[in-house]
Amino acid sequence: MMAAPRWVAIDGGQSGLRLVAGPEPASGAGPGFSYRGGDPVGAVARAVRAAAADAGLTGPVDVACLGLTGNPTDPDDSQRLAAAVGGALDATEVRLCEDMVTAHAGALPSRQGVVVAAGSGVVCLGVGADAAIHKVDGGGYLFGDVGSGFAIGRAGVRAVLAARDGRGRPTTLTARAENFYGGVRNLAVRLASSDALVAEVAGFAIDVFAAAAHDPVAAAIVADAAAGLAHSIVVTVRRLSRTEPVTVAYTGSLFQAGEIFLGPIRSRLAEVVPTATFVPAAGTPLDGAKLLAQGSLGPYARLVRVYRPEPLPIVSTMDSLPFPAGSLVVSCQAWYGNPLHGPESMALMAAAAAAGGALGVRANGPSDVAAIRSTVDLPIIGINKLGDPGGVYITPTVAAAAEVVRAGASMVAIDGTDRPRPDGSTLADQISGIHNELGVQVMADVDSLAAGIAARQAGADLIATTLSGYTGGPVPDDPDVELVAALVDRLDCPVLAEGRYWTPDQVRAAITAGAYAVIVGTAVTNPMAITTRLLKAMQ
Ligand SMILES: CC(=O)N[C@H](C=O)[C@@H](O)[C@H](O)[C@H](O)COP(=O)(O)O
Repeated sequence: MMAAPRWVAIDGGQSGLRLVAGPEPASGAGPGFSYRGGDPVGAVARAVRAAAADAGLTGPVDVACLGLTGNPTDPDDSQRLAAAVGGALDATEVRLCEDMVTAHAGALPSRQGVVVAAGSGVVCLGVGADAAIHKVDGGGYLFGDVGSGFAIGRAGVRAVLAARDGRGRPTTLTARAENFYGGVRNLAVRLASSDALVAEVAGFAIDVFAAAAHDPVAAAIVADAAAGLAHSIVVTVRRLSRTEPVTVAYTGSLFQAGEIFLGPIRSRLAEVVPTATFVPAAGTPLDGAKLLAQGSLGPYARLVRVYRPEPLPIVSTMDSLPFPAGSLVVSCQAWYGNPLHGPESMALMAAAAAAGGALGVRANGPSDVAAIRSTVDLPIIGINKLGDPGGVYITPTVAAAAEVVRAGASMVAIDGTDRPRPDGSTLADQISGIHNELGVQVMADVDSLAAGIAARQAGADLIATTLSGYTGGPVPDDPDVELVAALVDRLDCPVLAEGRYWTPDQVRAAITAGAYAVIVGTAVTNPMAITTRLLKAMQ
């Protein structure tokens, strides 16, 4: 008998991510994520990994279905997300959709009708018998989400501000806002500049509902929101059918307010679209993701992106490196203050190095990497120097690595020392993040034998001596060839010699010590430093 397919269902958004799996039941939770700035794909992948670990999930999965708030619309991001999730769960097939789709599938077992999902935002999704899809609102807190928790909270705050400066009637919401926000002085400015604006405003909706039973200002706000949301539902129902019966299922935290909110919506629907029945959702968005992971997509096919990500090959053998053993790799970097700083000059430097016989380039930052990528046909070791040069600043995060990989780097080099990392992650986390999310090899720049061994144990594919002499004490004049020899002696992966190589004798010594390749920067690509060095010798 064939084993039942293994599936994973995920519901995720800003406040958290939940995972269930089967047929052997397992469940876990991960942190929330946001699509603002940073590396949202990485954030989702990390949350999925955390939830999978929490659920004790190991081994391959046949289908994973994810319903996400703000699922990426850009096809490249979506594909990257599918690859990252596929890698994190060892999944053969990844199904990605907005959580309104999983909400619909969970709420209406018949897969037909309207689902209104209301929390801090609002969306109505109608699915017809002919699989026609109608989405109404879901326009976000700035331009849409009529009748949402955010809209109710914002109306409450507005009423408080109006009462305060005499434009509006006194309201008990003022005392509630004092309590909820810890004072109302400068409240508008404080909220407008908050990173958690939506959650902080929507949170006040609970007070507005609580006050509505006896406060006419709050009651008017709730009535207005119910009318606005009822209108969106009416529009969705009418788009499905003006004559046939339509089931409208409601789901989401806003409906926990109960009859004070449900009552006026129900009455309005009975009046305007008597063919509609208004019922609580049969199940949650996570239940919907479960159904879509286990069964066919049916009417949701157009709303779900299905990927079968290729497994990302990560191998650490000599053969798999993009440049051969014995290569000279030239580091083309010019820091601020160097007249050659900038992508155009770095691309010319790379072209000159290529013409001279270099078989690889090391470059810093997405602009330089992109310019070099479009100029020479050599593998690029990408780095992304960010933050404090006194600490971990060579490609300090997965997001920093993602920028240079997207710009065309063939692999990335990162700080491989045991110093604290700016985002609190471990070296092993960062390396596995880069492997799983970006699918490229990782070179760890280390400062000692111990760091080299630890970095290899943490999953680095190559080790380089780049940071020897730069993590404390005076910087020596000569390269650390002894470290190359010691690393070669102890490691089962390629070791690269880098840092302060200036002469033919020195690069030969590194190769003799067993270096797979030598990376030279300043001595080739920094005429400013070369001039100063020669001048110093003349004095
Ligand atoms: C310590 C540090 O930040 N090293 C940097 C790493 O990318 C670069 O500044 C170096 O130029 C590069 O390692 C090549 O070394 P050298 O320029 O000495 O040949």
